[in-house]
Order: sequence, then structure tokens, then C-alpha cells
Amino acid sequence: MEIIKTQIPDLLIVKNRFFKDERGFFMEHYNKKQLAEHNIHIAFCQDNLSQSSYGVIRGLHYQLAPHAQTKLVSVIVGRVWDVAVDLRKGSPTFGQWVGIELSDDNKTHFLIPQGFAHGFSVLSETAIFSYKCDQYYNQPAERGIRFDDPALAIDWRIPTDQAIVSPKDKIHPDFAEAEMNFNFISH
Ligand SMILES: Cc1cn([C@H]2C[C@H](O)[C@@H](COP(=O)(O)OP(=O)(O)O[C@H]3O[C@H](C)C(=O)[C@H](O)[C@H]3O)O2)c(=O)[nH]c1=O
Repeated sequence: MEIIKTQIPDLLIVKNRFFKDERGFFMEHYNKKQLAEHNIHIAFCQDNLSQSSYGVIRGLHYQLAPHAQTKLVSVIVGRVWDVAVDLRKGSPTFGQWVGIELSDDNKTHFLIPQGFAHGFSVLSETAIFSYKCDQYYNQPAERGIRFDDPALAIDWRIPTDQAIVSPKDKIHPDFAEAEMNFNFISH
């Protein structure tokens, strides 16, 4: 397992080994002990799976503390552009975001700590997105930030004016308005 830092502390790229042979490939998709060897100790409690078509954007979503979720995200089929935004008060990277391509080809995981908003755009015809969370879904604690907030200026790598988004994702406040919700303390 290789852990790669990003320009935002605690937001990490996780590369697991995978073994190819004439049948295909094998990989340990999640290994608690190997993460612990990198001093990453997360008590995941829920696995999620979603399928989306090209042009879908899901996000930007987060849950308020104490229901904020750490997410270990990956793509089982297809390609997505995955984005995490730092919402942690006092963080030197507050309001900054990192984007990464996750795909069935690169078999890469993105470890997104509590206190981040998360979203992704689908770059392939279809994408199956799989991720672990360390807090259960709590709908009353769910909040969002509009994915196309000009202040964030996220490059979703697809034409956002044609993005396929849920009705709720069309009406989230922008970052500045949502900021009053942020109740995450930077570590
Ligand atoms: C997230 C979630 C949703 N649901 C139900 C609620 C709705 O009836 C239905 C679809 O939910 P939603 O439209 O919120 O799904 P996404 O837009 O993929 O939401 C996710 O999108 C971004 C990318 C995230 O990181 C979050 O995990 C999550 O907010 O599943 C559940 O039953 N459990 C859950 O954990």
C-alpha cells in the first residue's frame, strides 16, 4: 500500500497493490491493518455503492458534526473526477479543493476526512462508485454546496451547463452562504 499526500494535509491518495494474471486481476480493496501501518485508524461502518451515467455530477455534499463522515472512495467501473473541499475552520487550506481522477484502470482510492465536502463528475459512459464511511447516513445532518460556485471554480472536466444533477443538488447554497453551517474544527 502506498499513501500519497496532496496539497491539503490529511487528504490522501491510497494506492493498493493489485495482481494481474491471465484471468484478470486481484486486489485487497480494503485492509484495515495496512492502513494502520500508515497510522490511519478509521472505524468504517457503512459501505455505499452508486452508479451514474456520463455527465452526472453528485455533490458537493457533507454531513454536519457529529455526523461528519470520513470517506474512502474508489471507482469499480469507469472514470470519475473526484473533488474534496476543505470546510474545516482554522485549516490553513480552508476553502481549497483537490481533484483527482479515480478509475477502474488506476484502481486508486481517495481518503477524504471528516470536515470536507465531496462530489464527483462522471467522465465515462457509466461509473460505479464504491466508498466506505465512518459515520452512518444522517439525512437531517446532510448539507450541500452548489457544485458550480464560481468562488470555488471547480473544473469538473465535463460541460457543467449540461450536467445531470439531482433536484437537491441544483439548489444548494454557494460556499460563502453555506459557511455558517460549517461546524468542523481543523485538527
Ligand atoms: C448518501 C445516502 C443516501 N441514501 C438514500 C437517500 C436517497 O433516497 C437516495 C439517494 O441519495 P442521494 O441523492 O443523496 O445520493 P448521492 O447524490 O449519491 O449522495 C452522495 O453523494 C456524495 C458524492 C457523497 O459523498 C455522499 O456520500 C452522498 O451525499 O439514497 C441512503 O439511504 N444512505 C446514504 O448513505
